[in-house]
Amino acid sequence: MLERDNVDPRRLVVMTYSNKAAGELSERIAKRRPDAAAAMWIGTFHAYGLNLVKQFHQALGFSREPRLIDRAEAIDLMLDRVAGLNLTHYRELYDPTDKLRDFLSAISRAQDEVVSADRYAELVEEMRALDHSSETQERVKRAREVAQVYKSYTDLKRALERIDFGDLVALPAELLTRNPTIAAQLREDIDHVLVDEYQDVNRASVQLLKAITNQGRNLWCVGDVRQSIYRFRGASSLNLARFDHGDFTGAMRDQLDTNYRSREEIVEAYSTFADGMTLAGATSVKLKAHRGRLGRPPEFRHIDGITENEIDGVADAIAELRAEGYSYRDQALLCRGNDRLAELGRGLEARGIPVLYLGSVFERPEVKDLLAWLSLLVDRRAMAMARDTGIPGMTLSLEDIGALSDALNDDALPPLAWLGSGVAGFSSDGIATIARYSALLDGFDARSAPWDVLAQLLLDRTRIAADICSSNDMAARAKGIAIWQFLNFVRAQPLSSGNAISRLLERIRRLVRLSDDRDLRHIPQAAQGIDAIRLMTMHGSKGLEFPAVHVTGMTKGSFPKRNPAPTCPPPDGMIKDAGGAGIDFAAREDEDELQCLFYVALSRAKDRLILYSPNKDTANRKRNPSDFIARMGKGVESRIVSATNYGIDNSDAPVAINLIGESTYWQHQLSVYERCPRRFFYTYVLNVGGKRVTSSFEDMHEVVRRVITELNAAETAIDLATARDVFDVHWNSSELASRQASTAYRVLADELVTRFALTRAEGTLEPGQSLRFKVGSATIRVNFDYSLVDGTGRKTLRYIQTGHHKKTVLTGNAAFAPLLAAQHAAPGYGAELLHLSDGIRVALSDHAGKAADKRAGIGKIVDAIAAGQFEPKPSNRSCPKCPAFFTCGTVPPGTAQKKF
Ligand SMILES: Nc1ncnc2c1ncn2[C@@H]1O[C@H](COP(=O)(O)OP(=O)(O)OP(=O)(O)O)[C@@H](O)[C@H]1O
Repeated sequence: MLERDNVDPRRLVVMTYSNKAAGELSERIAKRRPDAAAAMWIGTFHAYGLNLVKQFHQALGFSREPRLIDRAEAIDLMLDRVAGLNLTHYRELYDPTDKLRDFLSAISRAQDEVVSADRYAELVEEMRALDHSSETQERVKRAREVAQVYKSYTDLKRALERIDFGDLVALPAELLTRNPTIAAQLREDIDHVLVDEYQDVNRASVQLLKAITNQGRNLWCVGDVRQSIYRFRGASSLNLARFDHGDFTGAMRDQLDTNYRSREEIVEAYSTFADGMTLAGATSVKLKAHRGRLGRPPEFRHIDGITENEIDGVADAIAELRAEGYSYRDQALLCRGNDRLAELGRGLEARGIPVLYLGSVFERPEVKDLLAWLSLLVDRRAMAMARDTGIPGMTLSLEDIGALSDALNDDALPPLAWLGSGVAGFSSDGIATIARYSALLDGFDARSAPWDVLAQLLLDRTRIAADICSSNDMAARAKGIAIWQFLNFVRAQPLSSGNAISRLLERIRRLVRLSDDRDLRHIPQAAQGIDAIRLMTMHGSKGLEFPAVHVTGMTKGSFPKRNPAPTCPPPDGMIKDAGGAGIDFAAREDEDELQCLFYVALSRAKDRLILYSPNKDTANRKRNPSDFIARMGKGVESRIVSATNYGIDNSDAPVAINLIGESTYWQHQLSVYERCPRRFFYTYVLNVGGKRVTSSFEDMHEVVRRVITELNAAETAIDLATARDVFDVHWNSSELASRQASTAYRVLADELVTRFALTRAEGTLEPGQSLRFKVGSATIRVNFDYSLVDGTGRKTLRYIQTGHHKKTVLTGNAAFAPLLAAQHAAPGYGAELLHLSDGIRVALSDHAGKAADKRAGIGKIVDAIAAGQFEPKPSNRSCPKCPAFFTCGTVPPGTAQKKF
């Protein structure tokens, strides 16, 4: 257009969906025509929308430019709101963050489909009227609650003049459709609109395009339906199918027939796979490979061994390719998920192969060290001192950490108080270390600005930055990149009141929990030249190309592996043209997306393509290759390969521990061990409490727990009125009483206390009992809240949990401790778990047949504690909620002493 038709670049709008694709477009245009690239508008749909929102904020009904919020902020906004909505299905009472995330995803999908809160509610009612099956009615009840939250969220955003990501396209699309004058005014400045990656568009973007192009005049789009991998963001291959059948009447469609990237062997393999894809709008792929044949087929290496050996196999192949002339930077390793990618990255590094991979910035040890130090300024228990940063002279021994934790048990001490006063029982090394921390943190406190603290720690008060800059080592450079990304993140924090360090730490927890830290994983342009293997997810590889591509994890059952069904599926009829039930559509989309992901991965390779899968699982059972391998056709060379044994041992070394005397454990301690042995270590062995901001929901449960404790301690039976009086006293003295939305929480708490009081009146009440039983030389204790004798004389010990019932409650061993305790110390009594939030009871006595196994399981936990086995069990959902989130890492040297 620029060269042949001499189009004025200022009158061109070039749009795409992701930042990465926009960056790529702008770079490529700039290479050929820097002047034109600077003059035309190139960016994402969202960036274009943001400009429109700013320009037309008054027409959109805002008094000023609205502020853009991300998901973490949206959840903050909504937390108190949901307490006041009378939700039953989606009310995850203990902590609703995860549920809110699902709600917001469902709402964002509705926005992408240009379905308003009111329309959403209508669709739900239509669904109710049309299908009376119990399954649909169940979905209706849930979807109604989403509709309720959608409405409340929309109103709140309006009232506060905030917009979210989905609004960026949806609001302008709606405005331009409603107000043709504004649309015409915009069109005066535009001659052509070009869209790349059209398969990623959603309904809102189509509506926007229609308005700014006058129903498609001078609109040019490029897309590949097989690369539609943003379905979770509302992209749908249906939009591409509808391009010339419904959306833009009279549009012309052409098909590319030459592939300039890949060798013929590779084009053949992915074209064969593509022919088997079941996608709306997909036509057969007949691509001519411009670069011809290489004489080397794509390979599938079925590695003889387990997952760890798969990394050995990849390491071998990387070395082979290097010997053939492919540098590290020519090679990319792709896999499905970020967790596996992190393992592969560590695994390759351990085998001496440089990798360019950041992973989650907040999980990088060098960033965690900084966060740990920052947390010392706000955490009076100084939990982060239990982290070994590996920086000489900055690590306390386990013995000194024990002494510090004893000294800090006093809640009244402010943060950093331990730096000034001497700590009793410290070693001379410990005293010297504390003196270094005094110098390190001198002049900072809880009110300091995080960026100032970090900049000084890195540049002035340690040699961290200097050492990174003077090193050529790949690992040091990766550290430098991670710290750079982190500092940029710290600089750009949303404004709000309160202490900035605590806010930053809390925000990081939330971002990780929501997996919204993805943007921080991109490697900056300046680092792209480094000679190291590129590691990325299949998603992240979109739009890129490499001479050699390795794809791991091609095992049946792991890839393709269906994602769990969405908790809030779209109501039937919400997705235009989808047909059938929304929930079935969601399942079909998921299946399509996995095929697309694989197609994207394969089509990144220019010359060499090698896929891998181990042939055994850890229990030595046979594992078959993914069905996708056969679907690539006969051109793929498939064989079993024995990989080099690099002798990498990943097991965590045990911690030296000295348990004093015979041990007694509480049941909840064993539960913590089962969920994460490392968390048990920090919490109960080292006793480092650590500060964590709790949600109002959690605080509400805490108040209820206090009421229950007081009622349990009473000698006599307590009637409902008295229980409520006790509740009043606790509520009024709690901090929650003075918070916003306190009434809503009070109503919830009152329900729980009432339920508790009523269940106590179901028979003749006996006081609670603290029972114990022995496993080997250890004693296990269980505190029952109360026991009851019913009309038939049956006696039941009750164990109360204030949260609601989860299906997983009976997995593991510790959950059966009440049963074992009752069997041993209170024969004749049954044991029952009672969940106050939903009133669900679980009769543990019904599971008496499992008692012997569970007892043996508890025995193993007790032995593992004595043997110092405290390996972490990382998880994106639970780690950010753990007090030790910023501490967890290498355990300091020394021996931990503990009397349980
Ligand atoms: N006409 C051409 N002649 C020679 N090489 C070309 C030509 N067009 C594209 N290429 C090269 O082919 C490769 C793929 O092109 P490009 O990245 O534009 O593809 P694409 O359609 O965006 O692919 P995908 O969407 O799969 O990432 C690039 O290396 C590019 O330089």
